[in-house]
Amino acid sequence: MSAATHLGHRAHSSILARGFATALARHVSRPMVAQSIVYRQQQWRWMSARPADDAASHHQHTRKKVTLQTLAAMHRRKEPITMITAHDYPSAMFVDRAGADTLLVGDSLAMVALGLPSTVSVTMDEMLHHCRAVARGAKHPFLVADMPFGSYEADPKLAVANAARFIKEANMEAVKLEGGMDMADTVRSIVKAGIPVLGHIGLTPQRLAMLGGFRCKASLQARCAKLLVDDALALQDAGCFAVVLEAVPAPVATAITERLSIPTIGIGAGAGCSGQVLVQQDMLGIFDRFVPKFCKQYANVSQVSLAALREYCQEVKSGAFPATEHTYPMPADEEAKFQALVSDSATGKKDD
Ligand SMILES: Nc1nc(=O)c2c([nH]1)NC[C@@H]1CN(c3ccc(C(=O)N[C@@H](CCC(=O)O)C(=O)O)cc3)CN21
Ligand SMILES: CC(C)C(=O)C(=O)O
Repeated sequence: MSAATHLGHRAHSSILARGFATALARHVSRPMVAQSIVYRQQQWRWMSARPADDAASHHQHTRKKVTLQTLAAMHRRKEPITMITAHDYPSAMFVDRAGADTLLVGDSLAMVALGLPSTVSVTMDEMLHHCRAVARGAKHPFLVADMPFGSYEADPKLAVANAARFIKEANMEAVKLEGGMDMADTVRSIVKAGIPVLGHIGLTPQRLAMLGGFRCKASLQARCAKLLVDDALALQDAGCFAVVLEAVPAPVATAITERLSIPTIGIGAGAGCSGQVLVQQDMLGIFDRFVPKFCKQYANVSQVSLAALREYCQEVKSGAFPATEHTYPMPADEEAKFQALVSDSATGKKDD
């Protein structure tokens, strides 16, 4: 724990004196490492913000931005590529600080962040809104945005226009879209426009109505599995920089990975892929509607959040919160003057 953490609440009055706006401006413009030094020297802290732990912030400061070239190099070295989803500023910050190579603003946000029954109804504008927040929170991972259902299928021109919006309006670096051979021409057009594309085959949740459930047909029939190999090759040929394989049997995913010169990113596709992706709310135990078979829960954040929120409610009811340290002190003489002022003009109450 750093020295600044111990300063606690004594610092409140100086924070007020220095001004909220100044503190905030410094907070956003200074690198994390420099901030910790400032905290130590001046022995105060801004609001309730605590400095990030020094080792982690130093790593963040020296870490290089991940690019397409970085990913290609990792693939050549056979270093597994990590991808985690995020949909807002804090979840993006976590992905960045965890050191993930790539970040996906998946349309699964329709379900995990918006409470919709599936991914099909999320719109371009909603995706852009989330992407903008994510881009503010993640500076190092390579940023990929999911093209929502209906934003790219009708024709390649529409697809290019919508893909460009993610780059121009939301600071994303690449787009993902669902489909194989059927989408190859569309992929080609987007790549030709200078926008990297991540393919997505296997379980394609946007086609829920056709699939009749969250299930990949390749897991049931050899013929469907063979078609996936052709899809992956078509996507590679069209210029995808990588392909997501979702809910694909491991031997099929391995066979695809071996045949491609671009990386495969698996989700429920086994250890034979070049990288892995999971939905953050699933792995943290935040999403409560279902846990996909392929998801490993690395934490139970729901439990921690719920316990804290319940404790707060109990403490407000009991009067334990807020305590003196959560209030703003006033100089004693000013408070006395204030009391005199309000008692002089104590005519506010009406006589009924
Ligand atoms: N929270 C969340 N996580 C995801 O991984 C995710 C989404 N949402 N939304 C979009 C798609 C849908 N996904 C899903 C959803 C459910 C299963 C699942 O539980 N499948 C069952 C079989 C279901 C069936 O037979 O109909 C399984 O056992 O794998 C898998 C992937 C993956 N994506
Ligand atoms: C599950 C991943 C690959 C995804 O497409 C999403 O998060 O929407």
